[in-house]
Amino acid sequence: MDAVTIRSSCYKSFNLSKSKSYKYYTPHPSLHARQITCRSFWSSESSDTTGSAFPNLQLRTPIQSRSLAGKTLCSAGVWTHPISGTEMSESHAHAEEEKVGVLLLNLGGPETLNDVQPFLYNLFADPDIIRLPRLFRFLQRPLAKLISTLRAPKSKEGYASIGGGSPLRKITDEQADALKMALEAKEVPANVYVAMRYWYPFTEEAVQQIKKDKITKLVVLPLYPQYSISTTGSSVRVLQSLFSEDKMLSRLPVAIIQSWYQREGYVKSMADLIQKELQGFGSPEEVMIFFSAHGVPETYVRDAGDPYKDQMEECIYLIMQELKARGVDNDHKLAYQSRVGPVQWLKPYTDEVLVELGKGGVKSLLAVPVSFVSEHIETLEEIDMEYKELALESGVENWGRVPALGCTSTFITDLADAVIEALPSATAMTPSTSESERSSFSQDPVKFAIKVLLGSFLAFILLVFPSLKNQSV
Ligand SMILES: C=CC1=C(C)c2cc3[nH]c(cc4nc(cc5[nH]c(cc1n2)c(C)c5CCC(=O)O)C(CCC(=O)O)=C4C)c(C)c3C=C
Ligand SMILES: [Fe+2]
Repeated sequence: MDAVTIRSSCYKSFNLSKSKSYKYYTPHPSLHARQITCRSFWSSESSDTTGSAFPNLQLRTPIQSRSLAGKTLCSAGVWTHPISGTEMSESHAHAEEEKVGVLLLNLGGPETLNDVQPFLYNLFADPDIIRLPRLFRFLQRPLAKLISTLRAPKSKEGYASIGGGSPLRKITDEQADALKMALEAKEVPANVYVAMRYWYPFTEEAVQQIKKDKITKLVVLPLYPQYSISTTGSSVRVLQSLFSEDKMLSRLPVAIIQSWYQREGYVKSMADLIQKELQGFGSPEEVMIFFSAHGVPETYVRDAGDPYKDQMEECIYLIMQELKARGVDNDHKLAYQSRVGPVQWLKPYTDEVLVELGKGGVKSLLAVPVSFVSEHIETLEEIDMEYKELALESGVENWGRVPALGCTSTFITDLADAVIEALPSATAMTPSTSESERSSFSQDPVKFAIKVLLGSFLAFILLVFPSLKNQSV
């Protein structure tokens, strides 16, 4: 077995600082302490409390390929299965017939107002979004039906205000085309597929197409820079289940890029966008750079080991370091938006911080969405309309917003590099772990069940009576 169990507090050991060949940055100095959460997350020895679809998977980066004897490895990279020597030589033997596929994972969004309720149903029926203990899983679908029906009118209003539907499919298709071209330019011809989690084109459709096209090597690239159980984790779980059911797909070599917020190309592209928007202000140096990330419930991070918060903080650190290196020394702040229901979500909350900043005398503010690389309802409606109004009411006088990366060429080129770097580590998926292994409440079932039940009950009540909430998606 080649691959080594992952230990994610690795950066110091490998000194990944601006490595030319692999383009990773040195992370936040305080990351070492915070990696404890990530450590149990990645370690295949631990019981998987993350909802990860691939608890048996191990991480392999280009660095690891060079130094597999090392005990500490880098968390920035690609999930693969351990490769046996035979698999290695087999894949080399067929190299000339290789047909590369890239599968882009995304959330999906309703294209018309009629799609809103069924889209919400799909979202709430996802056990990685509403996490019920196994004993209560039979309630998942009825609960999803109820919550989606109750929530649909409010969501429809939001989608109506941005033109009657989500732009996500169109933008993701454009990103797929751009990535295909970037790969071609690098002499790596590939088919690029789009797999949405909650709307068309669904993951199942994309996977069928991959099969039809007889792809021989697949790179899975989530369009979420940071990993969360609720986003990349959920999509990968679906993929894993589809692949394990199919004889041909279960043998297909696959590399999964689990997060890429730390890539130099992404960090620089974000810094470019921020620098450009700052120039639009009268006094750019006085502008507060305000990063707003999509939130997740706190329990994901605290109890289930979701690395999302750590990765988000590291991401902001890297972007600010890059800006500093360019002489941009503005103040900055990170907050979390789009919370749903009464449970605690990651703090601080965007709406509360905006009010504090405005009242505290901040006059110029540049909002930077960081958890997603396309425009969507939460940038176009929540940030551009709701948060802007709130900030202006609270005393902010000059408001700006950085656009999502979309098809920015430096960004797409870097994604192409990420795909190319991941290709050599593609290996066949092995049968997954059982449901019980990935179950979050296996550690403390009673406590977890009580928490989730209470949370779900409260969420349900507040979704029935939305006026009780401070803020929702
Ligand atoms: C990194 C990004 C995202 C995380 C993390 C995430 C977690 C998460 N989301 C919900 C509930 C909803 N999300 C909704 C829309 C939505 N969510 C994201 C991204 C993340 N979600 C995007 C990009 C979108 C918009 C898609 C589009 O149509 O453009 C919605 C629906 C919107 C609405 O009702 O107004 C809900 C609901 C939860 C509960 C959650 C973590 C547990
Ligand atoms: Fe969401």
